[in-house]
Amino acid sequence: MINQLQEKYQLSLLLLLGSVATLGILPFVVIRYLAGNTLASMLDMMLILGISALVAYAYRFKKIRIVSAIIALFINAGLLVVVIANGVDSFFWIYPVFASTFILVKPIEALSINIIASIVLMAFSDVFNSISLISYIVTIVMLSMSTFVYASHSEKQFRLLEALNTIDPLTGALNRRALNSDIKIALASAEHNGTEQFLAILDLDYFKAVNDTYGHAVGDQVLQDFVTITTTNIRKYDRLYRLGGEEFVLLVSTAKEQQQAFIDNLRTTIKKELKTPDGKEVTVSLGVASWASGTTVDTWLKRADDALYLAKSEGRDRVTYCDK
Ligand SMILES: Nc1nc2c(ncn2[C@@H]2O[C@H](COP(=O)(O)OP(=O)(O)OP(=O)(O)O)[C@@H](O)[C@H]2O)c(=O)[nH]1
Repeated sequence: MINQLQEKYQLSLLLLLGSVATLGILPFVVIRYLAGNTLASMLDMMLILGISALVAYAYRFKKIRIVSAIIALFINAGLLVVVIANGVDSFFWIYPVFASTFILVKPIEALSINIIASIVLMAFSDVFNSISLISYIVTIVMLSMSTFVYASHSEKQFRLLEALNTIDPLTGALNRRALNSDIKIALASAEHNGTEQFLAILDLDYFKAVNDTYGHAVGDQVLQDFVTITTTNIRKYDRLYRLGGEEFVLLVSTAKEQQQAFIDNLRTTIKKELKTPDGKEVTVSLGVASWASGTTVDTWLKRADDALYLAKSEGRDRVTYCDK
């Protein structure tokens, strides 16, 4: 979910960076060509074409992370070639390129790329005959540190946004928004890779009575305990979502023969472990629908919901499967 948000943001940064790089480098293609420096002019042109092609590829195929990493390596390699070829004339490109690297890849990766590029520059370029090495080190360390801090902070902000956007604040389960996004991914994976999956709607039985008898705070605690028990009894790639109230969705990828044992085991564990403060068991009813070819988001949820309705009407504390 948040990956989509982060990818959209990263894509807009890539487009911005591509435009800035083109507008920034293009005048030098002309200036260097007019000055008779055809090699430098061609190198600059290749940089523009390379960046533009990569950004277009990222936009078209949504391979944002990998393309960002390639562009980061590409502009750093380009920078080294240009500085080694042109000398001090092109040296100051190092600052925008190093700063852009932090926009393109994770802060720690950017720092590593910048350090390697600096070492190569010191080893193979003669620019430090005319530029003070100390001044270079001080300024580049300052630039790298401040962009590192900024990029790390922004990464943390994204993680926080992810939590706020996809996690139910009361129980810590994933929320309906996360479900809407993940269910589409699960459908695509089942459709394209034949992954066997099922969706279960879990609904606590007589939960209103829990609230009425023990109060809303205890009801909240029971919901939290339910999520803890469920998440410790599913595998790490299975997902639990809170639909609302005392209704949850479980999205599980497992072979069809194992579905029944898995879900029965979960129901009995919840029945055994989920209790009111005075030790009364709280049970759960489940409606299960396996993925079948042609399933859509709506039909999948509807089939599970119909099965849940049957489980409730047949007495609760049971699992009912949709066999359509
Ligand atoms: N404590 C607490 N209660 C909630 C929350 N959200 C919904 N509820 C309560 O959950 C109860 C749901 O009641 P019903 O829909 O009648 O369901 P039920 O009593 O579990 O009955 P069945 O589902 O038919 O077994 C209502 O009393 C809601 O107020 C919540 O976040 N915290």
